[in-house]
Amino acid sequence: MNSLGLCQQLLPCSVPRRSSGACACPVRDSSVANLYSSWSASLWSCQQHKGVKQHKRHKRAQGCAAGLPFREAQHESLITQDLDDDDEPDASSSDIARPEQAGLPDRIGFLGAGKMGEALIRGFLASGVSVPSNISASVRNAERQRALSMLGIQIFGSATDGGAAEIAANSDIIILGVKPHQMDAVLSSLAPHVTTNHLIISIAAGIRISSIENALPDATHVVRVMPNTPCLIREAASAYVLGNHATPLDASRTFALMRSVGVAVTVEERMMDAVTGLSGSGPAYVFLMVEALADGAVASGLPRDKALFLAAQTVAGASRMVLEGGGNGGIAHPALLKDHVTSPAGTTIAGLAELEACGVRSAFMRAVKAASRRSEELT
Ligand SMILES: NC(=O)C1=CN([C@@H]2O[C@H](COP(=O)(O)OP(=O)(O)OC[C@H]3O[C@@H](n4cnc5c(N)ncnc54)[C@H](OP(=O)(O)O)[C@@H]3O)[C@@H](O)[C@H]2O)C=CC1
Ligand SMILES: O=C(O)[C@@H]1CCC=N1
Repeated sequence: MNSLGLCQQLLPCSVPRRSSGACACPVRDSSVANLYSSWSASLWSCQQHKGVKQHKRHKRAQGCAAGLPFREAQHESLITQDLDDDDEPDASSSDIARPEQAGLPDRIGFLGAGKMGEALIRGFLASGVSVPSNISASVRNAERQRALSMLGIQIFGSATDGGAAEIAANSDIIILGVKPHQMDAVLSSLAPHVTTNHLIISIAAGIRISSIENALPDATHVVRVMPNTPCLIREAASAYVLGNHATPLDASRTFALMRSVGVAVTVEERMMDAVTGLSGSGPAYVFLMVEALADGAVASGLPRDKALFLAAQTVAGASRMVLEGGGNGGIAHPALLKDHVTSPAGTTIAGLAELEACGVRSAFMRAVKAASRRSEELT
C-alpha cells in the first residue's frame, strides 16, 4: 500500500493515452452539435483548425494542466507508463504516414454500411484519412443508398447480388460491415473475388478470424476490428487483431484508419469478446447513464435541457480526467479521482452510498460480462 492507501497492484493499466487530432475548440464543438442534431448533417473538418499537429500540442498541454492537481498520484506511481497510441502498431509503423499527416491512398469498400459502417465512413472523411472518391459501399436498401450517396462516395448494390464483385474490383481494403448473422452469405459472395492484394477488415461482433479466413481463399489478409460509434466524432475506442496472413503493412493501414477516428489498441483474439462487451457496446451503457443522471436532476428540480447538458459534460469531463489526469501521458486511477470529489459527511458520499446500495458497480460489471458472453455466442 502507498501513502494514499491504494494498492499499487490496482494499477496494471496499459491503455494508451489519447492524443488525437480530435478537437475541443469552439469551431469543432458547433460542428459536432450539428452532427448530433442530424445524423446526415454536413461533415465537420479538422482542417478548419490551424492544424491538427498544433491542436495535438494544445491537447498535450491540456493534459499536463489537468494533471497538476494529481501530482501526488504521480509521486505515488499511480500513473501508468506512457503508451502513446501514436506508437502502435509495433511493427513497421514507419511504413505509412500518420493519419494526421496524410490520407491513405487505399481505396476502401464497405460490404454493408449501416449504423457502424456509416459512422466509420463519416469519421474517415472527417479525419481526412480518406476522401469520397476512394470510398465505396455496397448498400441494398434504396433509402440508405440515397443517404450514403450524399457523402459523395460510390454506391454499389447488394453485397450478395453482384455488389461484392464490384467492391472487390474497386477496393484495396474491404470492410465487412454487416450483422454477424449476415456474414456467411456475404463471405460466400465475396470469396471468388478476393485476392492476396486485398486487406479484409471485419468489424462484426463475435465472428472469429478463423471463420473468415476459412471462408476466403488461402492466404487472404484478414484483420478483425472492434470499433464503436463515437468514431463518428473521432472519439472511438477500437481494438484490433491481425489474422494469420496479415502483414506489418496491414497492421499499419488498420492502425492509421482506426487511429484517425479515435484511439486504437492491439489485443489478442481471445480478448475480443471482452472488448466487444466493454468498448463496442459501452457507448450504450454511457448513454443510459447520462439519461439516468439527467432524470435524477429533473426529479430534483432542474430543467430537462440543462440537466442533460450538465450530465453529458460531467461524464465527458470526468472521463477526460482519467485519460489525461495522470500527466506525462499516463492515465489516472478513478478511485483516486473519486476520493478528490468526496468530502467527509458531504453530498458526494451520500450519493455514492446510494449507488453502492443499488449495486451499480456490480451492475456495470455484469453488463460488460453479459455482453462479452453474448459476443462469444455469436461465433
Ligand atoms: N452498432 C455498433 O455500435 C457496432 C456494431 N458493430 C458491428 O458492426 C456490424 C454492423 O452493425 P450495425 O451497423 O449496427 O448494423 P446495421 O444493421 O445498421 O448495418 C448492417 C448493414 O448491412 C446491410 N447489409 C446486410 N446484408 C447486406 C447485403 N447483402 N448487401 C448490402 N448490404 C447489406 C444492412 O442492410 P439492411 O438494412 O437492408 O439489412 C445494414 O445496412 C455488426 O457486425 C456489428 O456487430 C461493431 C461495433 C459497434
Ligand atoms: O450490439 C451489438 O451486437 C453491436 C456489437 C457491439 C455494439 N453493437
